Amino acid sequence: MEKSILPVVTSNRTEKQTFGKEYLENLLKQHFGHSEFRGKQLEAIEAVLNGKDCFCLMPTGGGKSMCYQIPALAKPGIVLVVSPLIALMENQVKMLKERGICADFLSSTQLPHIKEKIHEDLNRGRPSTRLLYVTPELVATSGFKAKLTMLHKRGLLNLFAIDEAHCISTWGHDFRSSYRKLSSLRNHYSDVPILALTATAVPKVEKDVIQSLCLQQPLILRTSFNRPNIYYEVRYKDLLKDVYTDLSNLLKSLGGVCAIVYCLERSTCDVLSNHLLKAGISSAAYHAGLNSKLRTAVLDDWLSSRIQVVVATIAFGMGIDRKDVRFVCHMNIPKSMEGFYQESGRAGRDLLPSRSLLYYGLDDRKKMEFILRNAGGKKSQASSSSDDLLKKSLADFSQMVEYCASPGCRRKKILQSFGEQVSTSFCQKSCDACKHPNQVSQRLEELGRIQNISRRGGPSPIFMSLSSTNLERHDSEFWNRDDEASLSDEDISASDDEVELQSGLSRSKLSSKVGLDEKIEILQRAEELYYRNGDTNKQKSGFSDKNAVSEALREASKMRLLTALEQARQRFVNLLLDPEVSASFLEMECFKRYGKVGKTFYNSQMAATIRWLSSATQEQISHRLIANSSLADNQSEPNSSRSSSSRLVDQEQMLPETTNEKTESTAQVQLSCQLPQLMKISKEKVELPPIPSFAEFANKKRKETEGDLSSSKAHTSGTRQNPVKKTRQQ
Ligand SMILES: Nc1ncnc2c1ncn2[C@@H]1O[C@H](COP(=O)(O)OP(=O)(O)OP(=O)(O)O)[C@@H](O)[C@H]1O
Ligand SMILES: [Mg+2]
Repeated sequence: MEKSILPVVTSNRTEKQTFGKEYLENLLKQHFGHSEFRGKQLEAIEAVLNGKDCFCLMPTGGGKSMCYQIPALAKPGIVLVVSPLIALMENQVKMLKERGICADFLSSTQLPHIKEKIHEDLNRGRPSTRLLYVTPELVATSGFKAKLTMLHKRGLLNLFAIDEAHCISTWGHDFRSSYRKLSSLRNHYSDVPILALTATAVPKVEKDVIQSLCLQQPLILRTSFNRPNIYYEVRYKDLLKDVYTDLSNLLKSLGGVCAIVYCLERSTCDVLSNHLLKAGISSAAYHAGLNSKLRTAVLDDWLSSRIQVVVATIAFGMGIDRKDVRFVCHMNIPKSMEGFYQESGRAGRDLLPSRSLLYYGLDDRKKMEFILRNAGGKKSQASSSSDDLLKKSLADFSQMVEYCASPGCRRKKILQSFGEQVSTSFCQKSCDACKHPNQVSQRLEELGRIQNISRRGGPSPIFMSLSSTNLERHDSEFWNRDDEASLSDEDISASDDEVELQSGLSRSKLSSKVGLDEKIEILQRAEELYYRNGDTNKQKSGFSDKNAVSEALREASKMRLLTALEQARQRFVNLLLDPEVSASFLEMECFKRYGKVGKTFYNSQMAATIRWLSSATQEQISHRLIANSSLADNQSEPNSSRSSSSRLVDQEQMLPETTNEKTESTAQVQLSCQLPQLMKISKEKVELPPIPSFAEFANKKRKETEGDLSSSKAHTSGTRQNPVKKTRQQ
C-alpha cells in the first residue's frame, strides 16, 4: 500500500491548537490547495472533531467531502466513509492518493491481495490509512464488524462519515436498503461521532436520516440549495417542430461545452446520441443496458473530454465529479424535484455560469403520471404506508409539473420545494421566466390551448418500450437505482464479506429481480389498462394494438443494433461491413420472425441479437451477415428459423394484419438492393448460427470466466496453458 507522501500532523498539541481555525485552514491549503472553507464546512469539521454528531445538508458540489477529509488529516486514526457507489469511492480514493493522502477502499471488486494489504495495514500498531471507504453492505457483515470493533478498542476510529445519507430514507429518491443496516453503528460505537452528508433532504428525509442513524443531538447544518451559477430554462416539446434538432442546434451554439443529456428510456439515449453524432456533435449513450466495460469507456472518454455530450439515463448519477459541466438537459420531465435538482446540479460545480434545460411535453407528463399512479396503485392495496408513498410520489411529481407548466420564477420554485422561501427578485433574471417573462407566459398560453384540444380529443397513446425477458424488460432507470443494481452489480456496492458474500449476493439478486419483475408487471398491466380504458373504439371492434411493433420501436431497435455493430467494429478493426445496412438487416430479420406476434417477442429477440453481437467472434459476425445477405437475395426462401416461433402461432393468429407488412416488403427490397454493393456476398447457402438465449449467453460467460480463472491459476502455478484457451486468446 502507498504511504502518505505528505506528513500528517499527529503531534501532541492541545485540543485548541490542534483544531483551531488556522490549523484547519492550513490543512486545507496544504493538502487541497484551497484558501478558505466554503459555506458550513468549518462548522461541520469542528463539530465532528469535538466528538459531536452532525447532519450536514449542502447543495450538490458544495464540498461535503471536505467535511470528513479534513478531520481525517487533523487527528491520528481512521475515518470510515460509507459510500453507495464503488465508482464514487474509486474516484475519491484516486484523488486523495494523488494528493499524497493515504486513503483506500474495500469492495467486492478489489483483488484479494489488495484487500489483504489493506487489512494488514489496519492490523498494524499505527495504520497509515487515514480514510477508509466502504460499502454499506460491508459494514453490516460480521467479518467487518469484528474488524471495526478491533479498531475501536485500539482507539483508532475517529469518525463515521455517511455520504449520500438520504439513501437511508425510503422517502428519499435514492433509497438503498443496505443503508438501513448502518443504524447499529451508534449503539456499537457510542463514542465515535457520526457525520451524515446529503444534498437532497426535504424535512421528512432529514428527520428520517437523523432517526435511522440514531444521531445524538446532532448539530444540524443546512446551506441554501440555491445554485446561483445555474440558469434554469424550460422548453415545450409540443411547441417545437423537432426537439432533437432544437437540442443539437443549441449544443452547437454553446460551442463544444461539456454536457449531460438525461433521457427516461435507454432506447432514447441510443437514438438521440446517434442523432447528435450525425449532427457533428461528439456524444455517446450511457445506461445500465450497456455492459460495464462500455460504460467505463464512455465515462472515461467524457471525463477526459474525448466526448462532449453523454446522453444518459439516471444510471449516470451519483459521484460524477466533473467540475466544468456547462449544460445539463432533461429530455423528459423527471419524477421529482429532488431528482431534478441532483441531476441539474451536476452543472457548474466549479461555480462558473452553467445552464439547465428541461424539455417538457404533455405526453411525457401523462405517461409519468400514469406510471406513478399504477405503480403505486398495486402497492396501495397492500398497506396504508404504501398509500402514503403513492401520495408522496404524486405530490413530488406535481411540483415538477408546476415547475414546468406554471408561470413564475423557476429558481423560486426549486427552493420552495426544499422549504426555502425567497423573493422573486432573488433570482436576478437567471431563469427564463424572470429573464423573458412575456415569452414564457405566451408559450404557456399556447401550451394550454394544445392541452385543451388534446383533452377534447381524448388521451394520446402511451408508448413504453418494454421487452419480455427479465433483464431486458427493464430499459429505463426511471424507477430507482435498486433496479440499476440488478443490472450492474459491479458498479454498486455489494457484500464482500468472505463468508457472507455468496448468500448475500444470491439474496440480493433474488430480491432485486423479484422487485423488478413486479415493477415490469405493474407497467405492463398499467399499459394494458390504459389501452383498455383509453381506446374504447378499438375495444368495441375487438381490435387491440397494444402489443404491436411500432415504427418508433423499430427505429429505436435499429439504433441499438447500430450501436452494437459500431462496438463490434471497434473490437474487430478488420470487420468490413456497413453498420447501417447491417443494422437494418438484423432488425428486419427480427421483425420478420416476431413482428406480427408482438413487441414482447420482438424485443426479446432484439436483445438476444445485441447480446450475440457483443460476444460473437469476427468470423461469426461476417459469416452471419454474409449469410443473411444471401438470404436477402433470395426472398422466396422459407424462413429456416421459423420453428423457434412456432409456439407463438396461436397468438399470431389472434392478431390482426397490420400495415407493418407493407413496410417490411419495401424495406426488404431496399435492403436487398443495397446489400450487394456494400457487402461481400456469399452465394453459398449457409445455416444461420443460432442466437443464444440469455441463459445460454450467461452460462457461456460464466464458463469463460471460470476458464479464465483456472487458466490464470494454472499460469501462476507454472503449469502449461490450456491449448484451447491459448488459441482463443490469440
Ligand atoms: N473550500 C473549498 N474551496 C474550493 N473548492 C472546494 C472547497 N471544498 C470543496 N471544493 C471543491 O468543490 C468540488 C465539489 O466538492 P464535493 O465533491 O465534496 O461536493 P459534494 O458536496 O460532495 O457534491 P455532491 O453532492 O455532488 O457529491 C470539489 O471539486 C472540491 O475540490
Ligand atoms: Mg459528494
